[in-house]
Formats: sequence, C-alpha cells, structure tokens
Amino acid sequence: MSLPVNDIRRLSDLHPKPQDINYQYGTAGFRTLGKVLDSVLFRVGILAALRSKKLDGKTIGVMVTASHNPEPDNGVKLVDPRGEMLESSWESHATVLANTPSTDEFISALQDFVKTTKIDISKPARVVYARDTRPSGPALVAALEDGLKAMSAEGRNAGVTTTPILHYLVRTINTKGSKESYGTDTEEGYYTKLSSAFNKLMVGRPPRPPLVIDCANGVGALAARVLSRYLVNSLPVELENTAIDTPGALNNSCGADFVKVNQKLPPSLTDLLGPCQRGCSLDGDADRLIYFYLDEHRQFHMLDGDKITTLVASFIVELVKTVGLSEKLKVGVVQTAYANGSSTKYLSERLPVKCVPTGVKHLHHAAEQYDIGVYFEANGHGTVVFSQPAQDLIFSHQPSTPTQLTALTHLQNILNVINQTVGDALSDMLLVEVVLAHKSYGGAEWDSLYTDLPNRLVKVVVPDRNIFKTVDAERRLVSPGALQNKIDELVTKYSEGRSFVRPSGTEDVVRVYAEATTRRQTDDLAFRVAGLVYDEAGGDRSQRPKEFL
Ligand SMILES: CC(=O)N[C@H]1[C@@H](OP(=O)(O)O)O[C@H](CO)[C@@H](O)[C@@H]1O
Ligand SMILES: [Mg+2]
Repeated sequence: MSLPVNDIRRLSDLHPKPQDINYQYGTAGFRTLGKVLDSVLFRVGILAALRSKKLDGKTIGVMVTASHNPEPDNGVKLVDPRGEMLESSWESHATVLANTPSTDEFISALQDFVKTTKIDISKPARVVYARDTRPSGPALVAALEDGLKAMSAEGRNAGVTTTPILHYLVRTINTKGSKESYGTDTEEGYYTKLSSAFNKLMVGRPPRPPLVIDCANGVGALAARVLSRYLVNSLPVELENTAIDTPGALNNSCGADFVKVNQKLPPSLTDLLGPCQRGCSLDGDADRLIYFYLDEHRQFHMLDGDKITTLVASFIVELVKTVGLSEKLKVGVVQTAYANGSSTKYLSERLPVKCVPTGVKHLHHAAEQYDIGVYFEANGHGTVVFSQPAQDLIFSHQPSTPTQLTALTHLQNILNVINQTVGDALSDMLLVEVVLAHKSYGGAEWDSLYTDLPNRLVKVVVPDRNIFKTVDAERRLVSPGALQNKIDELVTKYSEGRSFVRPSGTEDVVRVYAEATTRRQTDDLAFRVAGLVYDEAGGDRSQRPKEFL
C-alpha cells in the first residue's frame, strides 16, 4: 500500500506553507504566532497518523497550545503512546516536513520518509487531539483534522482541555484493558482517579483554609472548576482569573510564568489573598504550578518547582521508610541548572540528585532511572514517576504493623493522585495539599526547609543564538571562544556566585541565569554576564540595553 497521494495533494493545497517562515520543532513542539501555523497543523496531522502507523496503530496525541506564551501565540506538539513527549528522532522529521515549500515537495519528502523509516501504510492510524482556549485554536484544529482526513486516520476530538489531561487520555487509551491500565479513558475518569485518591488521603485531616487558585484566564479554569466539584468535602478552593472569553486576558499579568519571572503576586490577587493564606498559579495549559503565600506582614513568598520537589520528595522518602521499603525503593531527584543552588544543596545532602538539560523530556527520562523519581523544573513543571517494579511492589507488599499499613495505603493513594505522564498543575496541586495537610504545614513552614538564594534571569537578544553551545547539562559554554573563562573569572568575585548562559529552545534569545548571596550582588552578576554575552555575540553597540554592565 502506498500513501494516499491524491487526497494529500488536494487537502495540502488548502493549507499552503508561507514562503518566508522557517518552522522548528523545539523543546515545546512548534510554537509561534497562531496565525502562521495553518500549514504546520495540517502536516502535523499527517505526521501523527504516520507515527501511529509506525507504532502499529497505537494512539498518538496532538495538543494545540502555546502554554504560558501570549494569547496570539499558538503551538502544537505530539504525544507518544505512553503519554510521554514525542521520541526525539522524530522532532527533526517534523521540522523537515513542516518546511518543505510546495505540496509536491511535501509529498516527495513524505514518500522518502515513509521509505527510510519503514512505515507500513496499511496499518491503522489513531490520533486523539485537544486544544487550549486560544482564539486561534478552532481553525488550527480544523487544519489538523484535514491532515488526519488526508490519511484516513481515526481521530478523537478531546475538545478544549488541559495538556496533562490530553497526556492522560493518550496513556489510558493505549493501556485500556491491559495489566498496565492507567485509568478510564475519559475526562471524568481523570477527575475521578485523582480526586478519589486525594479524598482518601484527606480523611481525618483538620479543615484547611481555602486555597486561592489563579487559573491564568486559561483552560485550567475549566478543569479546576470541574475538579473542585469532586473536592467539596476535602479542599475548599477559590478560583480566580477564570475569564477564558475575555480577549487578551490569557496569561496577562497572571499565571505561573508571570509569578515565577516577576517573583510577585498577580495584581488581581492583591486584595484577595489574606495574611498566611496560600495560593497557587497555573499556566495557560495547566501543566505548570507555582505556589505562594503572604506572611503576617503581607510580604510575598514564592514556592516554586524546587520547593515542590523538596516537599514532595521528603514526604515520599518518609513514607517509604515507614513502610520498611527503603532498601528496595530508591527515591531520586532530577533538576536543571535553573534549580536554586540552595535547593540542590539541601536535596543533595539527603538524596541522589541529577542535573540534566532544560526541557521536561530530559528530566522525565532521567527520573525514570530511579525506582521513584521526583522532577520539577524551577518554573513549576514536573511530576513523580514510579518504575513498574516499584508500582508492583507498592501494590503487593504485605506490611507487618498497623503503622506500616497506613503508610503503605498513603503511598498507594499518592500514586493515584499523581499524573505520571507529564507535569500536571492540578495533580501537583493535590499532591502538595496532601503533604501540607499531613505535615500540618502552612506556607511558612514549607518555605522554611531552606532559604532560596536571590536569583535573576535575563534575556539577551543576539544576532545568532546558535553560536552558543553548552556542555555539562548546559552549565558551561564551549562556544563562543573564551566567554566561559570570562564568566568563571567574574563569578569568583561573588559570594556563593553562580551563573550560566544558554540559548533558549523556545525563544530567539540567550538566557543568563545568576545567583549570589544578596539581591544586589545577584543583579550585578547577572547584568555583567549579560553584557559579556551581548558583546561577545556581536550585539549592536547603539542598541546595548542600559542595564547591562
Ligand atoms: C528558563 C526556563 O524557564 N526555560 C523554559 C523554556 O525553555 P527555554 O529553552 O529556556 O526557552 O520553556 C520550556 C518549555 O516550556 C521549559 O521547559 C523551560 O524550563
Ligand atoms: Mg504549560
């Protein structure tokens, strides 16, 4: 059987590629202005069908979102059968196919691809897809559906939903009826799975003050509203920033990225959050989570992905120890270079900690090397993964004492609260709430586990960010030239100073990170390194940002 060339040609002509744009499947899939993504979505539909055929008809996921980015942006990414990110070798295939200029060239690239990748076209193709609340979403989904139609693929439209729910659906569809079944393959199955485990974990805990949830005016508002109906007796919540139909509101001065980058409360919450009350922010597709609280002086404190890692990993270690399985279940942590140095120090004194390059897929794969792997990016994107033998052991172990039995039951329920496929703001939120309730922690107690070093992230616009090459999990530059030596020399002048430079995978900028013992020193270091980067990359002297030192 060969490719349905006539159907592809007819439909591809309806979705021409703009001449002047070069697309790239990056860390987060294709991501750019929504209005220039039509041809990409059509082609991704075809690619998803081919990926499914290659994997013997397993269901592939497609998510249309640009997460925390501004509302006019959009994007698309593919999800592999176990709910994980697309295998990396296919990222470059996606890039090549998205950039072939004409329908004829696209078809011939497809034919080459099918041949070299040895795809059996006669196999079935199944794809489940969803989008976030962006206004450009419906037209992009229609283009994707044309791609599926061209391949006669079986499509399931999961509608408007969060990225983690789409990942959940992919995994549950593909494990249905098997011994690795991950739950019921519906949204209701997702809410029921998470909330019933959560509700069991909260039985007997004292009532909690309400949790304020900033929904970023995005799809998380819909999901949080549904979830809250399942939590009436276990967790009072107040949903804020739920204006999904207000043009321009998405991620605007709210959401997890706003809080993390600006290290401050969304202005819309200023009058809502009381002293010592905790709140959290989701991002635009609800896969990132940042917590915060105001202290008794109404001073803002942020609890980011590193703080979540510490809280969650410590709790799981305690449970495993109480059950008596410390020897058999090794808990480990994965971070990136953006993790606050204090968190790395605190965790390394207690657990194995690995540092990997930016991007959830790197963290996820590294976490899978542990029996129980806890990973979060500092920006609040992460989860906990349990190896299959670890899960089997947790569900088959026979405890010897009532205390062990209680801890084991908690561990089993925790496993069901966690969305292991990918970082999930709502699932992570439930997990955090469980730990806080079990430890009787408020924001301040949680925050006191270690003190963050002041840190600063600076974007540097350069003529060509591709000249920046890194090694050692992106902590050191090997190009351009002597820049790393200059950074090293500078860093020694700052107490507990640390700084690194890497090209962004999602924006056309180079990122500079710095931390040191004081805010002033941190800013000084960050802007000096930014200046070095700008000059070394040949930035225009007349445009040099004035804050760069
Ligand atoms: C410093 C930072 O937050 N970087 C983010 C950002 O990647 P960059 O490659 O730095 O642009 O977007 C990624 C995708 O969402 C996320 O995984 C990552 O953590
Ligand atoms: Mg996101």
